[in-house]
Amino acid sequence: MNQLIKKIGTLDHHFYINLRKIYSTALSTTTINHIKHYSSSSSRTPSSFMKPFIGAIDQGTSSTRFILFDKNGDTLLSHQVPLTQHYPHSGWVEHDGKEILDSVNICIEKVMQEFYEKNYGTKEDIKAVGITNQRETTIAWDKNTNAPLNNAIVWCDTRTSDLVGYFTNKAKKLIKNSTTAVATTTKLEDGANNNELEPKNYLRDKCGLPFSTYFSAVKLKWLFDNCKQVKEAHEKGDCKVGTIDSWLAWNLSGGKLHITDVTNASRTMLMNLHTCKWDKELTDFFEVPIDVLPEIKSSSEAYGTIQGGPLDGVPLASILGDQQAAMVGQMCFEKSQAKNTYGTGCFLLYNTGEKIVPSRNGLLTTVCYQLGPKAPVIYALEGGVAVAGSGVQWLIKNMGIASSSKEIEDLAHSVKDTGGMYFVPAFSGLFAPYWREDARGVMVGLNHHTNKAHLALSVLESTCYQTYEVLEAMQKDSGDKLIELRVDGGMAKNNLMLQIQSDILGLPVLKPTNLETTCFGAAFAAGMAVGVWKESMEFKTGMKFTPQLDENTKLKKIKGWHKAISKSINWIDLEEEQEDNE
Ligand SMILES: Nc1ncnc2c1ncn2[C@@H]1O[C@H](COP(=O)(O)OP(=O)(O)O)[C@@H](O)[C@H]1O
Ligand SMILES: O=P(O)(O)OC[C@H](O)CO
Repeated sequence: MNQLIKKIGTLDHHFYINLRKIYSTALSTTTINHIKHYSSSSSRTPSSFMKPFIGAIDQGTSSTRFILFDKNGDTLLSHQVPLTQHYPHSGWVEHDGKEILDSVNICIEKVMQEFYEKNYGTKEDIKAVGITNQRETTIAWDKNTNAPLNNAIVWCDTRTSDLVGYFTNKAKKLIKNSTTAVATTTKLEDGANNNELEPKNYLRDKCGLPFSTYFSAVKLKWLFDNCKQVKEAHEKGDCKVGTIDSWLAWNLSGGKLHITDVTNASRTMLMNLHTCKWDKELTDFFEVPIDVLPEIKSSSEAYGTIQGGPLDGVPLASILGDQQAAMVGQMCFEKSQAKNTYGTGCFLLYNTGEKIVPSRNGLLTTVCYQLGPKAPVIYALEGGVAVAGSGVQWLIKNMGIASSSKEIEDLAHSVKDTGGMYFVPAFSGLFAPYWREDARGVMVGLNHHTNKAHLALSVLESTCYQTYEVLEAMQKDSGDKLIELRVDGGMAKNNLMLQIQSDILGLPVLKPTNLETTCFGAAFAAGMAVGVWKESMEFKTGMKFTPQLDENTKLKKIKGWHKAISKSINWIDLEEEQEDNE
């Protein structure tokens, strides 16, 4: 860790500026009255916590949380509000920006109400607040009214699949014709030959990502092409855009901060990974204006202060994409450390230090964190699985086979195996390592005996198989063998799934005592910015799962999974679908 401190260098603690209080965080209760909230507080006495305190907002795909941590990293108080998912058309997934903001404000209100009622301390004991967020999800708003100009287009939304085709074709032509195109201006670190460049990887060298509906650039292009309000606001100079961190920072700061951090920016396809700046060649390629984008900051610095509401005046001091925040929260600060977060989707990140490692096996190269404006940028390889916990939600909401995630876990527990059944939840295509927009969900290997318990188990197993494939790719790309996997996220409550994961990987799986590592990562980065923490904390293992499955059975199961994947790929004829949409 001393090494980390050296790398971080001098943190800029003098960034506080006197912002005028121009904004009050008025709450609209109408949009959120109908949803169930979850509050939790510790059974410990308030005086047993160690001051000072740090807060973190975790704005995830399925819910929003606000948590207060003490100096030991223990949770004092938390409040969670579920978020409405809007599916206006097949493949479309949207969130209401106003509801997102309301959910954040409600969470803060509830925690602070209890904070005072139970005498935990004063507002001055809360030294900073951090933001962590679902990444890639893109929103545009009017800078004068602060009103969203569109519903946020969520990361797993696939409405842009025809645009992905358009950009892939554009790349194809450029590869053929040009010697000065984007991909040829920078050399791949491993010396890969640009002539062999696949069109979908045309920009990978610069931004670390392949063409996919997943990333923000295509979502922005869609907004400027299809959303009249966005176009008009831009023409008037009133349009701001960003990922959810930007939307929250803008509103929490009363319209003073239009910022994002390097981790979120690295998910847009518009940031150059080598310079950590917006790149004109990338914005030109995607035909999106550069002037509407937020300023890119480090992940840990006092950006400004919160304006209005119960945290008025408290520094806003960290922003991290949720998967990167989990890396920080799991204390994965050393090169070769990895974690897997099981939430709505499931994301495995592997720390590659200051080196940008290009993937040759279907992974993404991304920024892991930059803990201070003068600190080095640390990179990661990432493998994302689009459907993990959302597969469980699909079983509950669409199939109606249970009424809660816990019931799904119990159902899965009631059978010894899936009876040969496999479920590939490629609802929005397949992410890593396949990147196939043409894949769709399949259930295979059904027989007269198959029942809902087998289905529940096969959904849990699908997350484990996909993680296995991501880990295999990671080991190939890094040339490294993992010895254990740290896990977290809402779905990691499920011990059955974690045992299956350990069996399929053939590795120990470590679950921390506190599963709120994403939130804690944001709190930790905020705490570092204001000097509350100066060095990493101990990773506390709550449960350890070790492999119990014999090698033959494991290999047989993985073979079956690969067969199931082959049925899922190439299901959709993208060209035909594009024609139908026109
Ligand atoms: N016991 C369980 N078994 C399986 N899935 C679970 C269990 N508990 C929670 N989940 C799943 O975890 C997801 C929520 O995790 P969370 O980390 O809060 O998500 P996000 O950060 O994406 O909003 C939900 O999709 C839920 O279905
Ligand atoms: O909301 P989560 O936890 O599923 O995370 C979403 C990811 O950030 C999408 O890239």
